[in-house]
Amino acid sequence: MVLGELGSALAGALRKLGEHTVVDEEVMDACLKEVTKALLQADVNVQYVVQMKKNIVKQVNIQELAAGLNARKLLEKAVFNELVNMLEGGGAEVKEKFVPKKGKPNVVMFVGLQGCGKTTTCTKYAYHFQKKGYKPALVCADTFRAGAFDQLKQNATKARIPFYGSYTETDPAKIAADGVERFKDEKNDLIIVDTSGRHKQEDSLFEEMRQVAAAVQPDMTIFVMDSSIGQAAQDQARAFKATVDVGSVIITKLDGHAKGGGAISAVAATKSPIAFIGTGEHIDEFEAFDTKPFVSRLLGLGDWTGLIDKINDVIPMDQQPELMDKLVAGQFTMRILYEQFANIQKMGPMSSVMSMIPGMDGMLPKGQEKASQAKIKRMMCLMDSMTDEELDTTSLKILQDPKRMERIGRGAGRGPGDVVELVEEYKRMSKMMGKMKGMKMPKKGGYGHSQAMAQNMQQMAGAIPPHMLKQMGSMAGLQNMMKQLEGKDMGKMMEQMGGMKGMGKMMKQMGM
Ligand SMILES: Nc1nc2c(ncn2[C@@H]2O[C@H](COP(=O)(O)OP(=O)(O)OP(=O)(O)O)[C@@H](O)[C@H]2O)c(=O)[nH]1
Repeated sequence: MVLGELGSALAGALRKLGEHTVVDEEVMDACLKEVTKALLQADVNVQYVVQMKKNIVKQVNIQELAAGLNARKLLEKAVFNELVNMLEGGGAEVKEKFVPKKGKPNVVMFVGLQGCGKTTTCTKYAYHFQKKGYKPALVCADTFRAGAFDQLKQNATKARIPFYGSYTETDPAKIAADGVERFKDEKNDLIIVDTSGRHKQEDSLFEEMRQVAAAVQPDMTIFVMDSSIGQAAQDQARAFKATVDVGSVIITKLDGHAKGGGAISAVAATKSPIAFIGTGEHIDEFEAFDTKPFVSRLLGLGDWTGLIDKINDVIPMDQQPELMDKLVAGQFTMRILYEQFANIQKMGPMSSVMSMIPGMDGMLPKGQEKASQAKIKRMMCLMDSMTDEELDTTSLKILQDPKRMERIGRGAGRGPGDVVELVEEYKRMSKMMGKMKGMKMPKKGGYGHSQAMAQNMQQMAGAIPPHMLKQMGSMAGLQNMMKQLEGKDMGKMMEQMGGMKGMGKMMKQMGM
């Protein structure tokens, strides 16, 4: 989880408060001191921290605490509100989030200093929207850095996104205009223009940026900011904002180091929302940023809505009932196992998934993620050499037939031990999934059956490894999730929980 150290320090301070039976001024002061220290250590601007502390004190009335109210909850809420407030631009008016309109040629220009991760982020952005059904295209208007076009070309080719650039043209505004025109003709609905980043010659960078903007008339200008520069981001953000019409911010490199607070608080200077954050070099290490769920994860309170959205991204809603029907009918096959593995891979790094579950952030030991992924790959490779009959059967007689097992192993270039491992895995999963047989499914248009819902909750709790469930606050944690999702269609939700249940089991199987 990004800013993990800040999060655990804050959560730790709040947890300590819960240990006191009586919360007086002294206890509260000590807690606030720790909260302040954590924020300063994470490089959050000192002015914000001072203001934040004042606001928290205002919100948490010590007399009320003495009256026996849950001090931890009250303070947690105040800290939550203040962090949200800071990330949303200190209460100032912040622009609405930009969502490209489908079917129209949306032009998005990326700006930022050299090395901030702009080119990488352009591809991540394109890939994100491609998964959502857009037709993105990339234009390289960076004529300053030798190799910039090759880098974009390579990234774009990998993600199968059309691109445009030139090795000979030296005028970035011309390349940008030509590229945008070409992709408008080709009916691409998200045209992303990557511009040059520079270190020192900032005046010429800004002039060039102006020219490119004038040439392509972007619908949105995204400022990419490297979080590792800390509070220096503040001046940078102001300078960019003063030159071009920055409407969104993407913060990169929020993985791996604790001091993300500087950059995050600097965003307030742009009066623009953070649209996404980059959490690694890989194309899917990119997350849409929503302040409240982010802060919730930061404080170790989880982000159920984000998790469910992620599951929806991976298993489209219309395919979930089909999967559930098969499971309820007790037809767990190798093909379903394969699909589940593919879904896990699509969900991206398991550590980022875990951070959406309350209390689970940072629980995944280093190295285990890699080992699990290798195991999944190995098993999928074996399944690739299975026949349709083997993939669609539930008969162990077929799956454990020695001749077939030998052939499958040979076909995948694997030894017999690996095939045995796969079949054992299938047997374990099949047994577990068998528990879903006969599970009461919600009727279309709503759940409306509290007894069945309670039963499913129990089943779901049973699917989550006990140590994880404990971290989540046991059944209360699950119920909390329901509360957070109040107002959503319960029928849909239970279908989603089917997906989650599958995930929970899978994680258990993978030793997580
Ligand atoms: N760890 C991490 N690395 C990142 C992230 N985003 C980008 N990078 C890395 O940062 C380095 C610079 O990224 P580029 O995309 O080349 O930067 P740029 O801003 O386009 O650079 P110029 O074209 O010179 O302006 C590369 O090594 C990227 O892999 C991120 O979110 N996390």
